[in-house]
Parts: sequence; structure tokens; C-alpha cells
Amino acid sequence: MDGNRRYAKKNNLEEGAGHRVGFLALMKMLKYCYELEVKYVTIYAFSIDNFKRRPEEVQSTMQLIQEKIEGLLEEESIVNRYGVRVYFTGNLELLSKPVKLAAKKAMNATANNSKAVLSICIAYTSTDEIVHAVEETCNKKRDEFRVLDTSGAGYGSIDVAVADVEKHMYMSVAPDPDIIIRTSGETRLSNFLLWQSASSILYSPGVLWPEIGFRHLVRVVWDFQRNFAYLEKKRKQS
Ligand SMILES: CC(C)=CCC/C(C)=C/CC/C(C)=C/COP(=O)(O)OP(=O)(O)O
Repeated sequence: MDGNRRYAKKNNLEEGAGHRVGFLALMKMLKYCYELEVKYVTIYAFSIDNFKRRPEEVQSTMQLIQEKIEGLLEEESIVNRYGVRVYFTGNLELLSKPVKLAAKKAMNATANNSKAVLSICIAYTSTDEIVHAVEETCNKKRDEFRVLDTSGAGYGSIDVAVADVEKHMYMSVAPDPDIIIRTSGETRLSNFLLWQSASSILYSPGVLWPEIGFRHLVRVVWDFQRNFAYLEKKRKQS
């Protein structure tokens, strides 16, 4: 969701207002996705690098995020209207207690929703996710090995498969994305889903996030559908 602050500047608004309009754009885009029956949507709400912003900015963005997470639980929210299960994926230990609590409450409250899945990447970077998953995998393998190794000969080498690591990814709650949309004409992934995006197509409309609309979504879905058969063939060959 790139470009909220630039949108605020462009329209002579306060910085925080850019994020508020950005949130409205997010709700609008989610509605379009669910109407088009896109089952999995993942959003990059706040990266670990975003914590390096000015402390007042981090605090006000986090306050907004907390307020909006709590709003997701209202009866008329998009999450409840479309039966969406919400996951917060990231290093949640880096969040303040109230934000962490709000996130956990939202995950519990939507746990029985099954029509779609919304993963909200918060306190997330892909490299952190990979390191965390590798660490968890090694710990698990070591424990399994300990149980099996009665010889006392030590560990030797332990095999690790791609699927072992994937099981421990925060994003194991959703399949790899077909499409990644990053606004503002930026084509960098900025540490978002690096592992999962090996076969994704990247679409980068030149508008700021709050300016995104239905036409951008339709265009990329249309493009994806046209190329789907070709992409599937390529995937199977590789
Ligand atoms: C519950 C929930 C999902 C809340 C989401 C709230 C929300 C819209 C957060 C966006 C925060 C963010 C860092 C946006 C990127 O724009 P930027 O600040 O990098 O803007 P710039 O590219 O113009 O600098």
C-alpha cells in the first residue's frame, strides 16, 4: 500500500490523513476482491523497517492500526459481511501489548469464518520470516533427532526439505500469491513475500495507494487470466 504519505502531501492533508484515506482504499479493494471471489488476500500493513520512522509517526500509525483492527470485529465490517478469516502474520512480539491483543482477538473472533482469508502482514519482513522459519525448523529437527539418537554419537548432518521450512513460515496460512500489486509505480518488493513470490506476477500501477480503484484490479486480474494457461505450463516445466 505504497504512497499514503505522498497522497497526504499532494492533497495538503496531515500525514495521518493519508493513512486514513489509505485504509478506506483498502476496504474498497477488499470488497472488490471478495465480490470477484478472490479467496486469499495478503496486505503489507507495516514492515519491521517501518519501525525506524519517526517515533511519533510510528505511534500514530500503530494507533490507527489498532483502531482499525478493532473495527474489523464490528458486525457490519467487511470481514463479517464476507465471512473472512483474519490472520496477522509477522513478528507479533515486536508489537505493543494493546496492538498484539487486538490482533489476537481478531484472529480468535474470525477463526470460524471460512469463505476467504485475509492475511495482514504486520511487523513483517520476508527475511525475518525466513530466518524465523529456519530457526523453528532446526529446533524441531534437533528435538526429533534427540529422540531418535540413542547411540550418543551426536547429530551428524540433518536433512532439511523446502517443505519443512515452509511449514514454519508465518505465511503458511495462505498459498503463494498469483499476483502482487504495489502502487506508486514502484517495482521493488521491499522485503515482502520474497520466498512466496517465485512465480507471482508483479503489477505496479502508477497511482498512489489511496488512488487505486476497480479499474486497476480488473486490469491485473484480466491480464493474469489471459496468461494463466501459459504460466501454468511454465510452472510445470520448471
Ligand atoms: C488494520 C489495518 C490493516 C490497518 C492498515 C492501516 C494502514 C492503511 C496502514 C498503512 C501503513 C503504511 C506504512 C503505508 C505505506 O505508505 P507510506 O507511509 O510508505 O507512504 P509513502 O510511500 O508515501 O511514504
